[in-house]
Amino acid sequence: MKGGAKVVIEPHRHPGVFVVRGGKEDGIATRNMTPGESVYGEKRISVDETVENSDGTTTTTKVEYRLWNPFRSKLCAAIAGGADDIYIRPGSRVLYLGAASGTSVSHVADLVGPTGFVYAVEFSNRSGRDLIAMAAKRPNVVPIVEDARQPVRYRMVVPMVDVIFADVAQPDQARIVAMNANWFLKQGGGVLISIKANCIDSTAPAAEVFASEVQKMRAESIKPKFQLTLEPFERDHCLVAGLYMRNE
Ligand SMILES: C[S@@+](CC[C@H](N)C(=O)[O-])C[C@H]1O[C@@H](n2cnc3c(N)ncnc32)[C@H](O)[C@@H]1O
Repeated sequence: MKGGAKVVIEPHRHPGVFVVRGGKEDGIATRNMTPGESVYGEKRISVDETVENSDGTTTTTKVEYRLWNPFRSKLCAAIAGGADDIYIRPGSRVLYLGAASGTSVSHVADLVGPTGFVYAVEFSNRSGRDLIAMAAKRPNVVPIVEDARQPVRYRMVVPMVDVIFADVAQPDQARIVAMNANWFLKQGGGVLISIKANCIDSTAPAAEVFASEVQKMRAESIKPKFQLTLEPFERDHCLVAGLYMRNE
C-alpha cells in the first residue's frame, strides 16, 4: 500500500508503536527495520518523513511501516485492547519465549529498534527454521532453537534483559517464566505472559485459571500489575503483566 496524502501515521502512547489512520486499513504498525520486505505477507505503508536539520534546512526521507495484525499476535492484541504498559520500548532487551516462526518477534524487533535486542526462544525445529530466516535479515534478533525449560543451555547468548514476554502455551508456563527470570531478568524488569486458559486446565472456568496463574506469578516474585482479556482477537486468552521483584 502506498502512503498517499490521506494516510496519517502517529506515534502510539507506547513508544516504538504507531497508529495508522485514514488509509484503507486503520490499525497498529511498527517501523520496518528491513524496508522493502514483509515477513508474513503483512501490508507495508511507505510515507515521506521530513526532519528539520540544525541549520534550519529540512531533509525528507521515505520511511516504511508494517501493519501489525492483532489476530496474529498476542502482544498486538494486548496493545489494541488497551494494555497499560508493555514495558518494551526502543532500546529494550527482550527475552521472548515461544517465538514460533517469528512473526510477532519481527514486530518486537522493529519496536526495540537498532539499539535493542530480541532473544527469541523456540523449541520446534520446524518453526525455528523460519525464525532463523527472519533473524538473518534483522541484526537485533537472536534466534535460539532450544527448550525454554532449559535456560542453562542458552545462558551464554542471553545477557540480563529488561523484559520477558512468554507465549509458550504450556501448563507449566509460570514455572518456565520464573526459571528464565531467575537467570536473565533484571530486578524490576517487566513480565508479560499470554495465558490460554485451556492449555493450563481445560476443565476449570477461564477466570479461575487466570487467577491461579496470577497466584503462581506472585509466588515467583513477579508482582502482578494488570491483566486484560485478549478478546475479541483470541478466545479465552488473557495477558498478565507484572514486575520482577526478586529482592523484596
Ligand atoms: C502460541 S505459539 C507462539 C506464537 C507466537 N508468540 C506468535 O505470536 O506468533 C507457542 C509456541 O511456543 C513454542 N513452545 C512451546 N513450549 C516451548 C518450550 N518449552 N520451549 C520453547 N518453545 C516452546 C511452540 O512450539 C509454539 O511455537
